[in-house]
Amino acid sequence: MVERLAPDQRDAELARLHGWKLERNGDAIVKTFQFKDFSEAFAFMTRIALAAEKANHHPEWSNVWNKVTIALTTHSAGGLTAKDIALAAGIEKIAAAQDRS
Ligand SMILES: C[C@H](O)[C@H](O)[C@H]1CNC2=NC(N)=NC(=O)C2=N1
Repeated sequence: MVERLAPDQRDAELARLHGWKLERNGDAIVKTFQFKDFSEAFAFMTRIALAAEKANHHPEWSNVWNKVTIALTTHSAGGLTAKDIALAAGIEKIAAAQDRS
């Protein structure tokens, strides 16, 4: 079982991610991504879904037209773990490959 990150570890990891904010008393990280249109937003979600399924680690998310809001937390650990950091890094790579304008 994967362990929650200690607060100092968590803050160090967070400093290397762009735009992710701590929420839920430090137990989740959240970011909203904006795209050109719905098609780009949904393509982004599809790519994340495939990566999430492969890693067996899944986002909490919502979509409103060209925006996707994502929260990452590890349910089994009741907080933030290395799995969330890894998924956030993967999401950043996927986002960089899409049309945000
Ligand atoms: C049974 C299955 O492996 C678990 O429910 C996995 C699936 N995806 C998951 N995703 C997240 N974010 N946290 C979990 O604890 C988790 N657990």
